Amino acid sequence: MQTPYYLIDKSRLLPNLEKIAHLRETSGAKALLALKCFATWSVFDMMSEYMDGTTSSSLFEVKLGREKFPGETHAYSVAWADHEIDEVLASSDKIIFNTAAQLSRFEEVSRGHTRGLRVNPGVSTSSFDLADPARPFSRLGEHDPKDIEPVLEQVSGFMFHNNCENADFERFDAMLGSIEQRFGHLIRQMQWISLGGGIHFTGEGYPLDRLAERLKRFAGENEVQVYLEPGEATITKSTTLEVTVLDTLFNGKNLAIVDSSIEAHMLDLLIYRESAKMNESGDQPWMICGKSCLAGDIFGEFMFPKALNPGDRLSIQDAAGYTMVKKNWFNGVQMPSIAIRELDGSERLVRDFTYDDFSAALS
Ligand SMILES: Cc1ncc(COP(=O)(O)O)c(C=O)c1O
Ligand SMILES: NCCCCNCC[C@H](N)C(=O)O
Repeated sequence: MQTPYYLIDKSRLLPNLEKIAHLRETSGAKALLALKCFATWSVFDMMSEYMDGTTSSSLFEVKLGREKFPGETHAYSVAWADHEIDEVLASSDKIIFNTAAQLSRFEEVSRGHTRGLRVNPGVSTSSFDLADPARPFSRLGEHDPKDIEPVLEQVSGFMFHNNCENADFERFDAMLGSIEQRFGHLIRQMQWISLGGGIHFTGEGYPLDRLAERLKRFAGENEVQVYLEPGEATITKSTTLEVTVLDTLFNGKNLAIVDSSIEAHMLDLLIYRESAKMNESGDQPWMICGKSCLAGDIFGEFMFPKALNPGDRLSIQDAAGYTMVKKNWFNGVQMPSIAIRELDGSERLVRDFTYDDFSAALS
């Protein structure tokens, strides 16, 4: 297969899905895939056997969830526009408003639909200001119970999303406790509560059964159906970005230029100033660089067993989350195809991109 391409390996996706299924069974919580993180619908049939549906950030994600992922479709957006609302309602099972003002604005048109409100508990686990939903002056949800009380009758659920790459169960537990303390009297008047995404419960060593017990207790004490919205936790470590070395040079360090670009194909790493991951080891350090003209288009520095040469194939690890959904045509760099490795080991191409796609993205 011609590089670059994202390779989704179902045998590496499966363990995450099995943990999700176990959590659902033991806690009673429902799990919705957060499409903002991963929306590659060719594997939705498999995923839907282990999950309850999807949640979204926009009209188009709502429509994709409804069209491609069997199960429940939750519609959330930071702000719905007047011209979107009819289609959002037609394509969703629940609509979640970000503010009481949006709920009031669309109260009449959404009457009869299952409605929820995003609540911002003011606590988060994000160490990144950029991704911290509880950052100062956050626009993500209503934070004051006094602003929620007047619209309580109009909703049957709340969505809290305040975890971010949180692999620490104790921290999750403590934050849920503070949510109950501050909003418990309102939560108990609801039928369902989504606790959002950002809980890294599929990671190695995560105390899954303690999480299940905590969620079950939360659901029982508050008499609510709990939802989770895992993005990263669902697809972590399932996918690689397969690339080929095109050129090498030395400028104080060994540099290898590959047929991909961190800016165009793994943008999240650049935004959060993180290195890509590779499974190589050895005693030769090489800097792996993208082929765009951006000086800092660098995947990272890694150790290899031998010198790299043009034609060498490399696998960049953990390339599913916030990658394919953010890929772009910067520099006109060839967009990676998407391939799937089936459980029997066979590989198939499910999408490739051509000059016509590049041209059609502009006018
Ligand atoms: C409301 C909501 N739900 C779920 C997620 C998914 O988070 P993660 O991919 O960290 O699990 C996000 C991330 O932006 C979100 O904003
Ligand atoms: N790996 C660097 C941090 C990534 C943060 N993920 C951002 C999405 C997240 N779900 C959010 O809440 O914004």
